[in-house]
Amino acid sequence: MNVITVEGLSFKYRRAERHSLRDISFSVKKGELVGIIGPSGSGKSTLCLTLNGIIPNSIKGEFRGTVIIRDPRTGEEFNTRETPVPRLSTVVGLVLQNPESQLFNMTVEEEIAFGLENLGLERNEVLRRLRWALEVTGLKGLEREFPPNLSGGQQQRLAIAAVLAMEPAIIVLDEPTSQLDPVGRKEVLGLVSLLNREHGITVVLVEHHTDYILRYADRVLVMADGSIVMEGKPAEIAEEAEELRKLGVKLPPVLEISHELRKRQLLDRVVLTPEEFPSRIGHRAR
Ligand SMILES: Nc1ncnc2c1ncn2[C@@H]1O[C@H](COP(=O)(O)OP(=O)(O)OP(=O)(O)O)[C@@H](O)[C@H]1O
Repeated sequence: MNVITVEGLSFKYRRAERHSLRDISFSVKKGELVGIIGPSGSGKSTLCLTLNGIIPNSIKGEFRGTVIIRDPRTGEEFNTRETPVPRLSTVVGLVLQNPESQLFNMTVEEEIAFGLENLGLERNEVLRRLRWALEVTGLKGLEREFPPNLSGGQQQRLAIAAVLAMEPAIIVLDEPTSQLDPVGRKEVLGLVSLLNREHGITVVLVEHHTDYILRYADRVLVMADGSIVMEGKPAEIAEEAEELRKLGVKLPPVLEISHELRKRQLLDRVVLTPEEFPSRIGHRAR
């Protein structure tokens, strides 16, 4: 079942000279983790903003095509152009790059409960969701903390907790680790994998740490100049190192090394994770 169906999507910001998205079509199936990579300015953030309706409902411009979101739990379909953003937020949650820009309450607890108050939920339901969001994101025990006092990784997990409390079926994350150190990055990406694998949440993840995308994504979309220029499984995308380099996508060391080893006929195929090296090299030598 497709939970996201994008067809012929083009978008130009008001006063911009060029289109930021050009005739984009793709779909995402329930339970998939789809990674989006591409050079700076290729339209990844703009695409994220179209998936929960911020574009074109709040950020206006020249919008063509359709974005249809289906709630897999009820089967209901929403055309983002015709659905208010708060309604879409209960199906598609959006997490942005910079956690600080999303946090404005005095405590962790208030931050998570904030969005729930507008849903008109009963007190018990608010508490149930609050406890669940704290538990899943590993923030239990920090309920009364002042969000700016948390580490970068904790702040981003809090931003994710606030989105999760809305119980979305789909989460879209736009470079959620770009402001984080390696420890924070690991915390956040570990949480994203957990939400996808254990909680069945469909994930669309923009991440410039391509190694993570190659390791965990079911499918990868590569964007350049407002278009999707490549789409495939991580192993297929990994074969296109030359093309990716030309587009300006930074390749992870594991890919650089494995392409080099294959050129020297020390590997039979490109590997996606460092752990695979010993078995593949051994395999060749035997
Ligand atoms: N609010 C805006 N008004 C006008 N043009 C914009 C606006 N936001 C982005 N753009 C332009 O749209 C294009 C795509 O930008 P976008 O931020 O979506 O790319 P990106 O791939 O997410 O880049 P990055 O990796 O640097 O975040 C760029 O040319 C950018 O300058």
